[in-house]
Amino acid sequence: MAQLLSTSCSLKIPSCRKPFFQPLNQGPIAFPTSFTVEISKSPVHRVVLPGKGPRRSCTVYATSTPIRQEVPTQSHSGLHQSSNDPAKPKRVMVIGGDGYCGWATALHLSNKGYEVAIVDSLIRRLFDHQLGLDSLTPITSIHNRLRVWKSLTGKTIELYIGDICDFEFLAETFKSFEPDSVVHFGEQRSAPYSMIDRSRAVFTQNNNVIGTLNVLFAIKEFREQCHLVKLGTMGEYGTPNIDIEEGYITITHNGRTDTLPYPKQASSFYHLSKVHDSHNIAFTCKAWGIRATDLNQGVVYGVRTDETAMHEELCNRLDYDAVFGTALNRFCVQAAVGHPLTVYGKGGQTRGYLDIRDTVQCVELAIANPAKAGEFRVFNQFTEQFSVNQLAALVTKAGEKLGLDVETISVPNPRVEAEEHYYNAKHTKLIELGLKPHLLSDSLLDSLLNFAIQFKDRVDSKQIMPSVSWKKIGAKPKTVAA
Ligand SMILES: O=c1ccn([C@@H]2O[C@H](COP(=O)(O)OP(=O)(O)O[C@H]3O[C@H](CS(=O)(=O)O)[C@@H](O)[C@H](O)[C@H]3O)[C@@H](O)[C@H]2O)c(=O)[nH]1
Repeated sequence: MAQLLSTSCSLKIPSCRKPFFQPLNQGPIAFPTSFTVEISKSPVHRVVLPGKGPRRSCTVYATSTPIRQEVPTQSHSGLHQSSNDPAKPKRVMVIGGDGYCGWATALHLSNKGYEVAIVDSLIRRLFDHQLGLDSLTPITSIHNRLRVWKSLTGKTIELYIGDICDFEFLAETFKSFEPDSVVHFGEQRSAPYSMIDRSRAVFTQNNNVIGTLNVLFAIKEFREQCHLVKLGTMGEYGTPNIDIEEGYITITHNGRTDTLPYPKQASSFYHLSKVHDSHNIAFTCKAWGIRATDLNQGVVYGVRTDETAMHEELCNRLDYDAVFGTALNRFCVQAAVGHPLTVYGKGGQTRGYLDIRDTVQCVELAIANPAKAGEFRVFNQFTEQFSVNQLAALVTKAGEKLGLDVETISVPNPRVEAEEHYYNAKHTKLIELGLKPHLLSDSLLDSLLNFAIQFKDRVDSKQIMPSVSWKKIGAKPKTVAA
């Protein structure tokens, strides 16, 4: 038991907000709206409840104290809204809000007037340390990022550092923040990472599938009207020889017709983890009435958004290495440092792509137009299709305009995937909701290339060639990179 200091303070909690303390080893206690807390040095504190009678004190454990340490005030609670009061700002929890898409999204939503909390374990930064990788762009700590955001805009983003696979932690964040929407980016998102070795494959599926299951249980237990906006992937569909629909396909078989989930053919343990997530979410929508949107996102490119461009300490990460870097971002960095563009195999691999400015727009549209209770909505989130060869040609042309001599090589494909195939995926639902796409233009390529040139001294060329093989993965722990 922690040693209690003499310090104590009286708290008044607005009646519509529950205190963020959890009684330790005790059953639920109906907390009054004012009580005294004896503060200890550890996260374990003693709460003294007013009045007489049994259980007038209990020990509490502050597992998920928001970074903003002050006690919630009346005005903060005034911003709190229930899902049926559209006039008030909505409360959005961004899980994975320190990552590439999550950081840009958290700032965008905060800028648009949403009350935002970031939940993140910071494990993405640990992967870099473990594999000897680094973002092309220097990024500052999450704490600095949020301080700078507050000083520039006056807006507070709450921060909960922890692992959503730890349900007690996640439960506390839900009880404390009371989200109206949860945007879930908090997954291990690299296909090559999941194919390094057995332990990375197991980690990816455990982290992603259990994390999402916990989010579903947290919504059911604590916030049943909360809308789950889950980042899925276009890679769930694979590359079938027919058009890809948005989530569902109507099939007539032996004279009977039904609309069924579109077949899934993922091609890495990472992409498979998203398939498993989709099944769990679909089931809980049916069984418990959860409202959910699965955003099957394509490959994201770009680095700047309106918000991350506001200050150098808000700068987003940009990965160019063979584990976390995605195709177009990698090609721009390769062109900037004079490395040949690394087309894997024949280069006919075609995928849906989108600008990171459209990622943040799509998430905002999904939140503003929530799924109905019990509905499992699927949106294909990309704006244009390109083959890898087409991307290489575009970067070559844009590089030449900037005086760069850009070469392309065919690298033996480290993945198991079709290198020439049919690809035609629908992506109309987000456009119908109002998405105004930023299509890949010469000016975007120029600015991405210039960005890469600006930071080219930070590039470690040893991280460019792929070193993870889909066929050679084994049980033996492997250290990739230099
Ligand atoms: O240097 C490279 C890098 C990639 N590729 C090829 O480009 C295609 C896309 O690869 P990628 O590394 O850009 O993207 P991927 O591994 O599919 O994963 C990324 O894009 C996915 C969307 S999608 O591809 O499944 O639609 C997201 O889910 C993931 O989180 C994100 O890391 C693949 O055919 C790959 O073989 C190359 O030819 N050369």
